[in-house]
Amino acid sequence: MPTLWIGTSWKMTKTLVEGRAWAEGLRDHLVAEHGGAAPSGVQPFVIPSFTATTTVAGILGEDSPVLLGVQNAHWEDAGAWTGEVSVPQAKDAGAQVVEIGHSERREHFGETVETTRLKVAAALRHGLTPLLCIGESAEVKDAGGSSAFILEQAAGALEGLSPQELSRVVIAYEPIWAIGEKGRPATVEELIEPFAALGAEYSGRVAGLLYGGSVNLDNAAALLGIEHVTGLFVGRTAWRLEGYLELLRIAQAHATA
Ligand SMILES: O=C[C@H](O)COP(=O)(O)O
Repeated sequence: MPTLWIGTSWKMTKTLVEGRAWAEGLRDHLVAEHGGAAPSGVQPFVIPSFTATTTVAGILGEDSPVLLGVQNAHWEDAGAWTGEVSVPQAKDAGAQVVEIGHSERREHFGETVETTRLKVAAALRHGLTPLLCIGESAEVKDAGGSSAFILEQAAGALEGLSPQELSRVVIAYEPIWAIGEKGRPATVEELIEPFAALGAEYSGRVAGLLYGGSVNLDNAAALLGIEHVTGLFVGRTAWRLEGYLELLRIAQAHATA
């Protein structure tokens, strides 16, 4: 059984006070229930807003089993890129993971296959884990093109990587039609084919193949049971600490069954 990655992006939510309470609660839970380690068979990760990165890093501490990420980073190491944050800056703030290519960034902020490729390379160059998000629209799905579309997004972003570099990448399949308030939860049946396609190409070659999009406490166990799925990337359900802790319990039960 591969390690199950269970993580959340806070997207553009939480004040510092709210973020601090969430991170302290997670840290205290892991100390109380797991001796400060991760739940068996689970790799927890949290991706706050940039403003909370150092606060969360300080709360979790250097030896934390929880990986810390940023929601985006530029491909250049430094320079005149107003409003951007580089991978070395993210690393300096305590990040170990860089989220790349979320559909919200592709839709609203001009992320392209080319920029995802540059950002994956930048993360790898500085020793961080690229968390590459891919996913198709409802239109592509309705036309029967889901698997081809996501394989093309992934191939474009991962082009030219050595097997060793590829083994450090985590892929999150997040169909756009299943994400957020406007999305609807995917059924297990709908996810079998895309994960079969991703698994045939990437299973065992990357660090993780995650699912994201309206994950909740009722569907998490079934989603983890889909062949080739090795984790969940969660928004709303995990923004409440109790929801995230319950997802960790579900994953641990799955990993140790
Ligand atoms: O980054 C997380 C995904 O976009 C899923 O968000 P959601 O769980 O709120 O649908």
